[in-house]
Order: sequence, then structure tokens, then C-alpha cells
Amino acid sequence: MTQAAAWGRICTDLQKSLGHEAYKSWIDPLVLDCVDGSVAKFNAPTSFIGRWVDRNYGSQICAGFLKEGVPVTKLAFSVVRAANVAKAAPAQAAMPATPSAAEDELPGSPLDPKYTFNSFVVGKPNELAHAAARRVAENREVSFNPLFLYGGVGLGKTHLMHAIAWKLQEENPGFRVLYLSAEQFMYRFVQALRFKDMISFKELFRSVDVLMVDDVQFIAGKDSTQEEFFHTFNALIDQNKQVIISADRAPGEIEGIEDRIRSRLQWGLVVDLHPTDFELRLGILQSKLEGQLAMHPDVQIEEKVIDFLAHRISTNVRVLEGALTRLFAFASLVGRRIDLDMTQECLADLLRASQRKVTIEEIIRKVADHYNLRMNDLLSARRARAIARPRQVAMFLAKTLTSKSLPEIGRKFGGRDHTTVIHAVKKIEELKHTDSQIAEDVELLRRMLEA
Ligand SMILES: Nc1ncnc2c1ncn2[C@@H]1O[C@H](COP(=O)(O)OP(=O)(O)OP(=O)(O)O)[C@@H](O)[C@H]1O
Repeated sequence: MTQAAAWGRICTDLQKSLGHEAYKSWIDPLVLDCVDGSVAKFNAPTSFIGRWVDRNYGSQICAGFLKEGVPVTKLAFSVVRAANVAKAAPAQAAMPATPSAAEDELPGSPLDPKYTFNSFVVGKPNELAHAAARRVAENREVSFNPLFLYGGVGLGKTHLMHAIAWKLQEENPGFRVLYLSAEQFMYRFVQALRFKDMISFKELFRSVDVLMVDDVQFIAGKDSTQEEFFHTFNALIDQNKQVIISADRAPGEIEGIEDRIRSRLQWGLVVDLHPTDFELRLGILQSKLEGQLAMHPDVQIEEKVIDFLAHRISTNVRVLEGALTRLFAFASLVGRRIDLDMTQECLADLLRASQRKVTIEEIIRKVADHYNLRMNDLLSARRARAIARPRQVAMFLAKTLTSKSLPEIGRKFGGRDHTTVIHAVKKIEELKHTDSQIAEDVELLRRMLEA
């Protein structure tokens, strides 16, 4: 089987799962160059498209390759400008030029049809950001200007931005809504400078009804781009045109931007998307599960897997989504039902990476609380069983839940020798099999510490 044929079939699946619009905007412009080891190398018309695909569809594409028997774990993108893409296409016969051409005509970034308010799951951590986004999208009156949305990686900023853009266009046909990344803003600006076309650039950006700039932290440290952005921003706000900005941190925390810009960004409403909680992750997984089940009707999944994922993968929603995609691709490939064993086997790397880092201090505190002791008791030289046993439990947990060496653990427990730690670990290993109370205590503490 050739790589091109495999990629062709992956494209067919992607077209079905993403829908025509998203496929045309993001996947169609890519050309598979080759698969080199575990890396699939693509040519893309812009680095933005490459990064977007990697972030949003990377795990789905890797899962597609896996299903085709090609163990790809990473994607790499080289920028090949529109005119050269077709020439540089050994693996894909015909390369439609539409998206790159379209990109030249339209200054905005394409919107993903999947990112709507309907598909956005609301929970406590994002309810304010969601409410503000809806208000701006549904109200004709400009209420907060600018609306500044910020939050950590993969928490749904871009999803909300696209949802606003879709809603604005739906409610106000003919409205000029311009959505683009800060990187694209810079790219347009540099092009305008290069081709001495600043007048058209300024006219274009000042003629929109709504300007939406994603990932604005990108312009930090880029002085001329900032300057131009500031003028565009001011001109639009002065005309009472809505401006919506997103970033990975609050305006006050973006280093490398001028104070006047920072203060202007804070004029309107600044809202953040907090890290997800268990309930929100569960809700998101359940909504994404429907899509996976529709795509893989042959695959069955045990309900507790969803709970397990929501519990264990708390880093960000993109990783959570990627985990589900990978599980379904794997299950469909091997024809097995998704249960906890398969989940742990298939997602071992993700689960390891998202495991919370537990510190020895936390362990000592939790164990002391659990046995109604003071932390100092565990660090002391006292040998009474009521203190020595909990101390051994704490040492055992320090060895199994952290990557600290035996001497380091000994030092943290009141300067003990590493042989004392070895003895404690062995003792608790034994007692776990013979003393059900100890086994229960260790399990309970482990869960509390890893939660
Ligand atoms: N509340 C939510 N409901 C449904 N899907 C969500 C939610 N939050 C995030 N997602 C999904 O998680 C993925 C990542 O979200 P998105 O790209 O919007 O994150 P981001 O905050 O813009 O990340 P980055 O900081 O990397 O730019 C997307 O597929 C998005 O649909």
C-alpha cells in the first residue's frame, strides 16, 4: 500500500467527519510529502494552516494513519506557497488551488463549522466567557468593547471565537466580520509594507463591522505590527465597531506589548476561561462521544471509560478529545470493545504525561491528616507504632508516586538514611497483602493524592 493511497483514504474519512467546509478550508490545502519514520511530512500554503491542523486535527490524522497500518505519531509542515504546492506534490495527484487562492482574496482565516455555540459545552469554569460571547454575538448594540477572552491552552478560546463569528454572520447577513489570527494580521501587514499597499490594508481593516483577532499575544515584541494593530483597534473602537480579542493570558500579563495597548485592551470586558473541572470534562466527552459513535458505529465503549478519562486527563480539552479519537481508531482497527484495560494500554503515554506531579510535602501532609498526626511527628525520630507505621506509608507513597531517589526521600523525612526508606517500602508492600486496613489506607491516600 502506498502512503499516497493511505492518505487518500484518510482524507475521505476526514471529509466525512469534519464536513465539507472544514475539510476544504484545512485539509484540502495540504499535500502529503512523505512519511519519514513516525513523522508524516506535509506541504502547507501557510504556517498558520499547518499549526491549526496540527492542533485541531493532529490526533485524528495520526489515528487515521494508525488505522491504515502506518504508525505515525507526529505531523510536520513545510510552507510551500500556493503556486508551488502542486509541483511539490508527489503523493497527491491533483491539488485543488481553491483554499490558498481564497486566502489571497479574503484576509480572514477560515471558520470551522464544528465550532458553534451548539457544540460548546458550558460548565462553571467557562460560563462567564460563554455568556459574554453570546451577548456580543446576539446583540446588535455594542455592549463591551473590546471583548477580551483569555485562558490556557486548549480551553476553547478559538471555539468561542468561531462560534461568535458564525452567529454574527447568521444574525446579520451582509455584516463584514473579519476573523483572523494575530499571526495573519502580521502577515498581511508585512505583505502590505512589502508591496507598498498600506492604503488598501488600512482601508480593508477599517471597513469591517466586527474585527476578531485570535491569539493576540503573538504580536508581543513585534513593534511595528503592534503599532499598526493599535491604530486599527482605535479606529474601529472610535467608530463603535465591535472588536473581539483572544489571548492565552490576561492583558496585564502579556509581556512585550506597549502599556498604551495593554490598557486599551482592558477597556471593555475581560473574561477568562478557567481550567476545566471534572463535570465539564465529562460533559465535553459525552458530547464528543456522539460524533465518534456516529463515525465508528461498530465500536462499543464501556461507560466507566468516560469517567476515567474525565478524571485522569485534566490538562486540556484538546488532549481529552485526542484521547477519545485515538481510542476509537484503535478499537476499530483491532475490533475490540473499549474498556479500561484497552484505554490504559492505548493511552499510556498521555496518561503518564497528564499525571499530576505529587510532592513529598503533600504526601506528608495528607498522611498526617489521615492518621490524625502532626507533620512533625512523621519527621521526628519517634518509633512508636502509631507514628512509625504512618511514616512508612508516607515513604512508600513517596517512592511510588514521585520520581525522587531513595536518598532524597530519606532526607525529606527528617534526614533518614536511604536504607530506612527501602525497609519502609518493603514493609508496606508486604502489609498490603496481609493487612486489609493498610491496603485500604494506601489506596485511599493514593487516590486523594492523584486526584
Ligand atoms: N467547552 C467546550 N465544549 C466543546 N468543545 C470544547 C470546549 N472547550 C474546548 N473544546 C474543544 O477543544 C479543542 C481545543 O479548543 P480551542 O482550539 O478552542 O482551544 P484554544 O483555547 O483556542 O487553544 P490554544 O490556546 O491552543 O489556541 C477544540 O476541538 C474545541 O472544540
